[in-house]
Amino acid sequence: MEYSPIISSLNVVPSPHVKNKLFVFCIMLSLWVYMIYCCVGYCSTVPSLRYVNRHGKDVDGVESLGASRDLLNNNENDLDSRGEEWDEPRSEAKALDDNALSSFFNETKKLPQAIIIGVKKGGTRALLEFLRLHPDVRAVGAEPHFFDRNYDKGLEWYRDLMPKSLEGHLTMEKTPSYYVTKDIPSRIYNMSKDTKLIVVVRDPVTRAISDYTQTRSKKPDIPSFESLTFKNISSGQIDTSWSAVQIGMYAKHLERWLKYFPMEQLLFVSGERLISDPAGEMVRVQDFLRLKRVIDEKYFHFNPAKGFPCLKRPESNSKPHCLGKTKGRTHPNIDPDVVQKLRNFYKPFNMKFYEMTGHHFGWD
Ligand SMILES: Nc1ncnc2c1ncn2[C@@H]1O[C@H](COP(=O)(O)OS(=O)(=O)O)[C@@H](OP(=O)(O)O)[C@H]1O
Repeated sequence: MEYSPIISSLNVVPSPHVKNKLFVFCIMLSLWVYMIYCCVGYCSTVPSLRYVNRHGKDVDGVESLGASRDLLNNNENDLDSRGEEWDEPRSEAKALDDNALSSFFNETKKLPQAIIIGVKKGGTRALLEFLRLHPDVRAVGAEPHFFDRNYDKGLEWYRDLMPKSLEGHLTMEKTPSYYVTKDIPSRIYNMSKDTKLIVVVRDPVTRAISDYTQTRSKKPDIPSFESLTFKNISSGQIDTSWSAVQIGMYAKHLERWLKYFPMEQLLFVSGERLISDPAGEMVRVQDFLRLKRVIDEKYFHFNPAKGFPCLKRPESNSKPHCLGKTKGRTHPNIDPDVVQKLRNFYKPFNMKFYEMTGHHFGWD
């Protein structure tokens, strides 16, 4: 019988027992090589069903969530609700890797432990995309609108929308309408009373104008901002039934959340600082979520043409990626008198909000 030159040079003839062991060892070695090969994604011929297409939309049905509503009531199926990606090639490649890795490591889908609940036009997309670069965060890109529009579908439906994750990963989603919708605090509480809640807030006057700008971009014929702001222009009474106005009464909405959650479970992120000092604001967010401080100044590059921070991956030489055209729209000029009236209207709500949160946001 012939064996390897090493064995023969040693003049050792293996016993049948050793031969069996060698045989098992070879099989194990091939299996390990194959598994490592799969881990890097090469043995996966079928792409993951949940991946983000080149336009940054989740492709597995999330896009169809939420019916379109009256644009004037600002309940529209926002473009943003379908999600947006900063780095397209990364998303597809990552999805393939994720698929192979998840079966290898037995990843599971978890209900979110943290949710960005608002506010609309506060900067929620930017925050979610910043967080998605964190290695311990798994977040769904599209807005699930589970607690407001899809609650009857049940928690298993919701869980199934979430990306797969490992023990120790934090699962997240963002749906900005939650903060101002009546039944949501109790519904989230019933899912888990430990859910961490993040609210990105912005000067309510600028927020209202941003909200209006978005609506007008889809319905150019809507009445002017000035006429929608007042119940009756001559009386100067603000129309609090207009959602663009109502959303900015942050203190009023917060009262509802505090009936279910202690203040320590809510984090208020400044939409203004998310633009002027994203790394600083991310320290607060990562600490609140008990994540390692990974996302720091190395991840941001201020783009003067866009007027916003864009994201870069410190380990790569690729160009920084900015959010899409629907973020950072040019706002129309609004009559300064109307802006002042709105400022006066919001002042007591802002003061109350600063007092409740213990944080002065500097809008007044
Ligand atoms: N980094 C970066 N890039 C682009 N835009 C940024 C960024 N950070 C915050 N913002 C501000 O985010 C505003 C949109 O807020 P949201 O993402 O919460 O909008 S939405 O409710 O999801 O539609 C958007 O509002 P507008 O400027 O009115 O378009 C931006 O001002």
